[in-house]
Amino acid sequence: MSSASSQALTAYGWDECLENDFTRYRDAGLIPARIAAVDRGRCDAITETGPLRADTTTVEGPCTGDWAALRPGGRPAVAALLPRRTAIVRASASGESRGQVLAANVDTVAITVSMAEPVDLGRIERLLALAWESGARPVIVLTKADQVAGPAEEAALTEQVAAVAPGADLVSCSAATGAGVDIVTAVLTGTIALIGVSGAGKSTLGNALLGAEVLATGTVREQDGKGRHTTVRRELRPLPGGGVLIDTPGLRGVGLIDAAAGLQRTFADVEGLALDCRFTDCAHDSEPGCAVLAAVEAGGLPRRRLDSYRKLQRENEWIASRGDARLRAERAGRYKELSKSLRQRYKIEGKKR
Ligand SMILES: Nc1nc2c(ncn2[C@@H]2O[C@H](COP(=O)(O)OP(=O)(O)OP(=O)(O)O)[C@@H](O)[C@H]2O)c(=O)[nH]1
Ligand SMILES: [Zn+2]
Repeated sequence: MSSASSQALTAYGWDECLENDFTRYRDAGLIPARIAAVDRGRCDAITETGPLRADTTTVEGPCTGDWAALRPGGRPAVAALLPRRTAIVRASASGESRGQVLAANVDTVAITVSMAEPVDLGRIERLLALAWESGARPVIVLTKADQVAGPAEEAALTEQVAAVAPGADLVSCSAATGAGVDIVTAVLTGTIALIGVSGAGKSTLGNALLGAEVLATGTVREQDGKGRHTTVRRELRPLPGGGVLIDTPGLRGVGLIDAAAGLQRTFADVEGLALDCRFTDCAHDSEPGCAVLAAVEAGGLPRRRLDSYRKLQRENEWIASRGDARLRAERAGRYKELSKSLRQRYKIEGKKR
């Protein structure tokens, strides 16, 4: 660390590697900051000397979790965003082909699933695809263990969920009794994003991790068990034992965008079976020699899982094809813009000193 004051940012995930990458920004008089929450044209930024409001009008698409190079002074402004290590991207609610970044530089995506309601396996698969695609490590956190009839029921639920989550860690807890919270705390590391439908218990779990009633929690409506979307703002807070927590608003119907790799990881079992299909482009529909269909017939692969796989594949491809040319051009363009502006900035700032 170049200065003792950067210690304050360590609690927010700042490390040697980021500091090294930041040298040139420091030399240009910029300071590092982590973006906690974003509004129109402004953001809450955490700096070495505390939080402040900063202008974001000169950078494109800042989001919670981004590391930024900030120009300090009377009117602080974000001069550049550091390259993202990971990004959680969903299809934007408006149905545009452009994705919406929910959080950046997340290390662990905690997919919260309430055990108090019937478990929706398809939704878990969808969130897993989103999580794998982001580049972060997904962990499934089964919440409200106190609402399950007994250990046998909990074991059955856990097994059911584990079967749709190959390669992902799975833990269960009750924020109400505190059972399992210590294990959840140990398994969730680095910058953690809690995702899951409204009412899944994200804020309650967040409070348990924080060891304080910081996040607003909602009362679940009696009739339908759905939450009331009490979380209105994405925020970022350091955890007492290390790590950083991002609490996002409930993701009721998250759409996938450009998530082919995420789907591959999520359905690693199906993808593995598909290697033995006669045709390499087998759609596992009615093709002869389909190893996936054979596994379904033999009872080795649930029909539901194959249907879910195909449905999410189709959805992802549809969005990809709809937005294809435009989206790709946009993305490529934005990357070019970004690196161009960074290079220019470096040169310009470099010449000044
Ligand atoms: N019995 C029990 N209830 C819980 C537990 N965790 C959360 N709840 C309750 O579930 C309801 C919803 O919890 P929240 O933490 O607000 O859910 P959320 O996922 O943050 O919801 P949004 O903010 O709307 O996205 C609240 O009434 C909580 O008290 C638990 O471990 N056991
Ligand atoms: Zn096949």
